[in-house]
Amino acid sequence: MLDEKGILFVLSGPSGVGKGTVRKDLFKQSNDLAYSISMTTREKRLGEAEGIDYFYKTNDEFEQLIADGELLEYARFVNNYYGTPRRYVEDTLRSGKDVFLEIEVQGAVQVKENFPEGVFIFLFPPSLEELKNRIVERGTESQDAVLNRLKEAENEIDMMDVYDYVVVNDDVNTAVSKIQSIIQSEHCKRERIARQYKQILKEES
Ligand SMILES: Nc1ncnc2c1ncn2[C@@H]1O[C@H](COP(=O)(O)OP(=O)(O)OP(=O)(O)O)[C@@H](O)[C@H]1O
Ligand SMILES: Nc1nc2c(ncn2[C@@H]2O[C@H](COP(=O)(O)O)[C@@H](O)[C@H]2O)c(=O)[nH]1
Repeated sequence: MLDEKGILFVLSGPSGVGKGTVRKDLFKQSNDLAYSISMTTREKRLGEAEGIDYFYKTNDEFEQLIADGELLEYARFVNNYYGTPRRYVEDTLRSGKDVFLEIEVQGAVQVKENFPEGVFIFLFPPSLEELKNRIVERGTESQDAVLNRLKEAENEIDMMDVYDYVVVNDDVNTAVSKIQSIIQSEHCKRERIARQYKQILKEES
């Protein structure tokens, strides 16, 4: 039980901090992680694709998923729903593979309630000014949406204490390599605990 399931890693942080950028680079270098593609009611951005960036749903479809218990967590973030498919995460973890979620803070808090053994990583901006520059320069949001996302950012940063690790995304490569170290060290930690657990069972039998 202790050593056979995959580990659930959760990456959060304010909008525009670079979660998607860091996650994509991390996945270029690792085949050992499964990315859980989220459901959302937000409009598809230019260059995004169904089943790659998100599963795009209508409001009614999303609310049906909630009613059917199909979501591990969900949140309303700046006027849209976002949620994690329960079955994919549970089946993948059960198969022994690690799962990586990239979600906002309200969702991460829900996941922590169900998976306290998960590993929660908060990606932190070098400064609030740089955070604003990144969202603005990405060019995907209206002026209003940028302001709403920045307002949310302050609440999200206030929740940083809930996380196990904080990684500053000053430089993408450095942030990726810090997350790789976290993943490696969590595996070592769990293998050590599993060995000790087996040893105790052996001694008791
Ligand atoms: N370390 C970095 N230095 C400079 N620019 C960065 C860095 N990391 C990401 N960016 C840029 O910041 C912008 C926002 O990044 P990204 O879309 O990955 O953020 P996000 O946290 O996933 O945002 P959201 O939560 O809104 O989806 C992008 O234009 C990206 O290229
Ligand atoms: N609670 C959840 N949050 C999610 C999920 N998938 C993505 N997100 C987060 O939403 C915001 C906005 O995303 P954007 O693509 O519109 O910029 C961002 O913080 C994402 O990480 C999810 O399944 N659940």
